[in-house]
Amino acid sequence: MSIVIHSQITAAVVENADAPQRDERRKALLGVRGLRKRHGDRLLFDIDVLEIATHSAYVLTGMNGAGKSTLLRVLGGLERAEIDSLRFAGEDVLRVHPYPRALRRAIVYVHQHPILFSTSVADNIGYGLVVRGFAPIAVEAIVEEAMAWAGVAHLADTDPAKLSGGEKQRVALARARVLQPRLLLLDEPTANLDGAAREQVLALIPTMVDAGSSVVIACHDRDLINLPGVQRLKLRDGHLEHR
Ligand SMILES: Nc1ncnc2c1ncn2[C@@H]1O[C@H](COP(=O)(O)OP(=O)(O)OP(=O)(O)O)[C@@H](O)[C@H]1O
Repeated sequence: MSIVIHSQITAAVVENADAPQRDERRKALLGVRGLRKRHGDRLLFDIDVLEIATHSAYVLTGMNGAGKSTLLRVLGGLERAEIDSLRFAGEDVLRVHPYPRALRRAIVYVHQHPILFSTSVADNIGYGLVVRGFAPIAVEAIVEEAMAWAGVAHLADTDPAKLSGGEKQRVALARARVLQPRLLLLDEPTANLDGAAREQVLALIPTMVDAGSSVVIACHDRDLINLPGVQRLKLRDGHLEHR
């Protein structure tokens, strides 16, 4: 009995001892205030506050046309918007246009229909590392690990044009992962996938958070929305609800 009590106390102490570390890990990563996107006269959304914590996963839901993809593309620097203030990793990012280099390195957007170069799977995954000046031997090792992670090692030399939709999505995730993004923006990663292909993509997403990224996933997929530990954001009538 005393052993049980002792182990319970120990467990509680261990948990408390871990608490500051956990809090430390969940610091604010991205904080945006006053984010407005217009298409001509149409105000697509007007977001007061968007906050993303480190090492956290979010789903972004909303009706078709609510602006989910647009919001991810704005955060990824692929579209312009009006932004009153933006903090990233504790720093004020004053000049959002042009999109700051630090954000470009730290935030990676993965398109619903990834565009892959007509080279090989391995070259596609390593491309960003080559651009960032990694030595070929390092690129090879990182790409090999990423292909194993994504379950595409057997496709290393394949022309991406010959891949299925699920394989393409996994290659795109591996290509993003090797860049070790602080924030990963996934646009409907499981749309148009079913069966094993969908399950394989679903299984990769939590491991990206484990590896240190925060992830925001625009989706309608119930299984993604219900993944344990995932926080919910919803675009509704041009406003963002944190749920
Ligand atoms: N360049 C543009 N000019 C005008 N309107 C645009 C432009 N790009 C997107 N839109 C409109 O903005 C709205 C939001 O589009 P977006 O793709 O962000 O929505 P979504 O929530 O991702 O939708 P879905 O769930 O269908 O993918 C849509 O009504 C779309 O037609």
